[in-house]
Amino acid sequence: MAPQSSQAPLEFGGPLGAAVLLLLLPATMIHLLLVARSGPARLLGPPPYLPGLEALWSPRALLLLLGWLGLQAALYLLPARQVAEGQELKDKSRLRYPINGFQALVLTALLVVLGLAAGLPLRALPDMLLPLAFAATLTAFVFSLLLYLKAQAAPASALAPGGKSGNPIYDFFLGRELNPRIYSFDFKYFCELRPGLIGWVLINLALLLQEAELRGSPSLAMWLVNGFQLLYVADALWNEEAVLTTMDITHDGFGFMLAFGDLAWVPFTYSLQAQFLLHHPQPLGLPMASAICLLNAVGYYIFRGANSQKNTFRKNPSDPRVADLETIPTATGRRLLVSGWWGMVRHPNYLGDLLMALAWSLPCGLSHLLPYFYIIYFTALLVHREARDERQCLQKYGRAWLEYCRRVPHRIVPYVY
Ligand SMILES: NC(=O)C1=CN([C@@H]2O[C@H](COP(=O)(O)OP(=O)(O)OC[C@H]3O[C@@H](n4cnc5c(N)ncnc54)[C@H](OP(=O)(O)O)[C@@H]3O)[C@@H](O)[C@H]2O)C=CC1
Ligand SMILES: CC(C)CCC[C@@H](C)[C@H]1CC=C2C3=C(CC[C@@]21C)[C@@]1(C)CC[C@H](O)C[C@@H]1CC3
Repeated sequence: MAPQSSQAPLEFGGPLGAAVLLLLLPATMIHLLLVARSGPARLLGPPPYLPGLEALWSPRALLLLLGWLGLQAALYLLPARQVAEGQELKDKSRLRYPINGFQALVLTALLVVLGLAAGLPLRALPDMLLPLAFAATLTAFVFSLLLYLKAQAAPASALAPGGKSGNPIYDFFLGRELNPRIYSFDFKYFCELRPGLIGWVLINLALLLQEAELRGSPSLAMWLVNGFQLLYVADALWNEEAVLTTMDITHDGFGFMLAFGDLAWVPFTYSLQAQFLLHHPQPLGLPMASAICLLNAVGYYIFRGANSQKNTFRKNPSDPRVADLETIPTATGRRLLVSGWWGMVRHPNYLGDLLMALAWSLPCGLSHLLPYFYIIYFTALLVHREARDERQCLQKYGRAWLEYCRRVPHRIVPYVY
């Protein structure tokens, strides 16, 4: 099929980049899982061994994973406290989304507590991470293939701007359809927040329980990592509506990148610090722990402050909390904040997120690079994401965006970048 003229510029290095990422991302995840439990725990060295199929493939792990997805899907379908409308689509319609992610987190926590009381062997989970991650990768591949085939029957207006290049590998990777749904069940919205994020805190908890069994009690470092990451996940689910304005929901199709990212990458690589701590206990004194808590609190304050300020402003610019902020008008009728958090740098929320990422790694000490993988990957992801967002904003707002860039010259770190 010839490329269509309305095609957006190719991203991620085009079809070749997409093909490389299709293999590289799962390989990196498996590498991290193997290295985290190995003695030397070298991020850049070879893995301790190459796992055979018998170490990766387990029907029990696949069943567990499918059961987990089924449970989260059932919780998604429960009555919601609120139903939110998404951004306007090309055909001027708006989709509706249930806001019950936090409820799903609380109900999952209740089920876990009941399960633990009934003898659920949650501390056995860390020993199954490898086959579970493999099962999640296979599921993401099959799921993305089904989504790709489903998109063949979708009208052109339902396709994502970047997912109709005509190259099957590129479109499979980026995702063709913007909002694939069966009736009101929205696959992308469901996957973005629930199974992966809640799965991440569950894996962290299982690692904490196993550490308690191994060493008598969880270490202070393990408590901090669990606490910080639980706060991050609970915050995302509490503010679930905010995800409706992210580029993942409004711009990107649902393909392998997000399916794998949501179902496999987030739970199995974002829990890397807790995995590392289980196998490499780190001493952490109270003064250092307090300094790390302060860093996480500052990061969270900036992250939440910036995200809430923008969300409040986008919902209702006359809200008294934002009405006094200075703005730039744009030809679309929307305005851009140019004071408050958004007058400090053009992505203050990324700055807060990066400070928190650092606070999640510091409890793991300075002896290994491995627990710093998250902040290295995350810096690359946010720098790339920021560049994609700038391109989209320049297209949307034209000269007003250039004026914003002139008045707020730094992107993420004041006076540095
Ligand atoms: N942990 C993880 O793996 C990840 C976390 N994140 C986090 O998720 C959150 C959402 O991030 P993301 O979706 O990338 O982007 P943002 O929340 O930063 O949203 C960018 C959008 O905000 C609007 N905007 C930009 N500047 C202004 C301004 N001055 N005034 C008003 N509106 C403005 C524009 O959209 P419009 O004008 O159309 O409203 C722009 O497209 C962030 O906190 C990020 O750190 C993101 C990715 C991965
Ligand atoms: C596999 C690739 C390397 C890329 C995968 C990217 C995804 C893991 C991320 C893309 C955007 C995300 C967002 C979040 C989690 C990670 C993914 C899915 C949040 C839900 C994290 C919590 C925040 O409060 C909101 C974020 C929105 C974007």
